[in-house]
Amino acid sequence: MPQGLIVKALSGYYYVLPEGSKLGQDDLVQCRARGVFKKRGISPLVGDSVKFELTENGEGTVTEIDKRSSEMIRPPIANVDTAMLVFSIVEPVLNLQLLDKFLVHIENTGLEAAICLTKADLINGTAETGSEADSGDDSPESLTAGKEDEAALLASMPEWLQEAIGLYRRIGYPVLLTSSRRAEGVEQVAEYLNGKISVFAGQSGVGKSSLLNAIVAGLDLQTNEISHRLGRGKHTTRHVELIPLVKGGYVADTPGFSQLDFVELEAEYLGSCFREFQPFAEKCKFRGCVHLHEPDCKVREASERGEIALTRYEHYLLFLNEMKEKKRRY
Ligand SMILES: Nc1nc2c(ncn2[C@@H]2O[C@H](COP(=O)(O)OP(=O)(O)OP(=O)(O)O)[C@@H](O)[C@H]2O)c(=O)[nH]1
Ligand SMILES: [Zn+2]
Repeated sequence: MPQGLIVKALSGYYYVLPEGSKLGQDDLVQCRARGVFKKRGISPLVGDSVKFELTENGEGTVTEIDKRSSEMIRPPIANVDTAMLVFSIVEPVLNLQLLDKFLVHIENTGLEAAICLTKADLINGTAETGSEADSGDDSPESLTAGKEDEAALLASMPEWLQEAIGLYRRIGYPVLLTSSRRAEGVEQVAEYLNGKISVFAGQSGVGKSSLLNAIVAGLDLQTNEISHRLGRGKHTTRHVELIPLVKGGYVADTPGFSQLDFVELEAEYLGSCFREFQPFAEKCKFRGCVHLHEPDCKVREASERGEIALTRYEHYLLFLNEMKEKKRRY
């Protein structure tokens, strides 16, 4: 029985890209789900790897859903591997507290996380700060910007930013530096996403749509100027769709988790969402230590020695407090 990937779900139809077939809408098989799924309360999701049967009218029926490695609720996508956290360096300025919050959320869901810092052109002095269109007017040369340029780009960044990048890389998160406007660093993003199913996440206005447009040839997602001019939000009438990337892999065309809170997370697990705390947390005197005022807390001690970055520890305390406040309110 043929195997495929659901790349789009719309009005009760599932659009399956048969295994081994090239991209392109023509190859999609429009399928209904087998009746029995409904009875069992299961519904196929975008991202599902499925078996399907072709029916006489050229359509198909999804007959089996392979075991999922992950399941996201908003947006509803199965088998997401990576969350690409998109943060602009400026406009809006990089917010490390929010970044840490996203990271906690992703660690908690068990996805892989990567950080993409956008709008690099606005910070190293040679930016075109005009408010006109996106990357459209870039010269073709700039599109070939490669790896050597990343070191130069990084060196041109202010110290606080270099420090932040160093911090997250040491913790173990890939950090990619881009300018969609100048088509810099976008190749590396595409390479990183190769072979994965990814979602982009990040605040409004950080440049997610611009970045997607830059890495997907022919894609033309609305970016902010346009949607504002039309006086409506961009994501109002959208369905979820996986966009195939030229180099391989798929990315959801809708942003993931922009609303974050910690309802499902217990305070005592918060620490485990800060990766670099782990080697210290194991040695805390008390089991279930929340690294606050407990005696002999190795995490707190490490932050005092600077082995855990102070910002990370402070954000941890802040989130811990938020969680307690929230609990009190419920
Ligand atoms: N200078 C500069 N501006 C950028 C860059 N990328 C995006 N922008 C601008 O930032 C604004 C927001 O970009 P979008 O791509 O719409 O941001 P978004 O994250 O998709 O926003 P939402 O859809 O609201 O979540 C637009 O005015 C873009 O032109 C960049 O690399 N450099
Ligand atoms: Zn502790």
